[in-house]
Amino acid sequence: MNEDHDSAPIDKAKKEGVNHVLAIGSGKGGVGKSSVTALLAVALQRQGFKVGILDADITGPSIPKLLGVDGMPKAACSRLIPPVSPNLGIRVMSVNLLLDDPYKPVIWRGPLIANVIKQFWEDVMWDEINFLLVDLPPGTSDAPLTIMQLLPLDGFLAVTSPQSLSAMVVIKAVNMANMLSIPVLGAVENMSYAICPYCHQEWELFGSSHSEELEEHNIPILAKLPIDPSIAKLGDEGKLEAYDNAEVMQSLLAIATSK
Ligand SMILES: Nc1ncnc2c1ncn2[C@@H]1O[C@H](COP(=O)(O)OP(=O)(O)OP(=O)(O)O)[C@@H](O)[C@H]1O
Repeated sequence: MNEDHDSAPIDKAKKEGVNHVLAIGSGKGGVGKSSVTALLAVALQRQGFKVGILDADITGPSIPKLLGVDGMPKAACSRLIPPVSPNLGIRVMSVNLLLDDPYKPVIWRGPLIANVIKQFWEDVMWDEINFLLVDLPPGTSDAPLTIMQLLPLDGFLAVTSPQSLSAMVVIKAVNMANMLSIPVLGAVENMSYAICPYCHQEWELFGSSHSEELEEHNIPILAKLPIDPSIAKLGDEGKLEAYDNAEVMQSLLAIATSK
């Protein structure tokens, strides 16, 4: 990527071919933000929408791995054609697709990360996309703040887990979105419960939901996803496109399409 890309603000009206730009963020790391982003993309693309994922988690990029996307983006007319997922054709742009070694750490400071995000937005062919999902880095530090300021986001979806610590940090992330006048859709509570394989009862492994705490801050819980070993397994195998829990997929689809 071009490290000298200028740092002028993005022309927010530029992407006429992109209908909705949704950011998926969490306060706390590891709550399943990238998995939820990938599953949301799968749910939408299966429904016939054209979906792209801009992996803005530059130092911890996991979207290509989860969806089995590899190969360098191809250049055409000084723009980049994003590689697509093997079965559904979800377009993905991620820093990991540009590295010759996916295990190489990205040790960049804020301004360089901001420029890369800007290039991912401006220089990648996102033409004719119904939904562009932006997988944000966790937290409320410089990187997510810059991305929220740079990109013309139509909505912010928070991902949390049923732990008070996660709720507290996700409230901070939502407050940041509010301060930047980004419409907050609500939250997905991931890893809400597990289903016992023997008695098929729901089991709240992390304790009960913190939906009340979130709702006190005007953050509705829009979906509760189970801890499902097949999400972890398919993600590890790069086959999250094959996830087939209809209830989960329907609940995610409803979030993006009910606006
Ligand atoms: N509902 C779930 N059931 C089972 N495993 C899950 C679920 N959600 C996520 N995981 C697993 O938890 C791990 C972390 O998920 P993921 O990478 O999506 O989190 P993240 O919040 O994006 O992390 P980071 O903070 O590093 O960006 C992965 O191994 C993923 O497969």
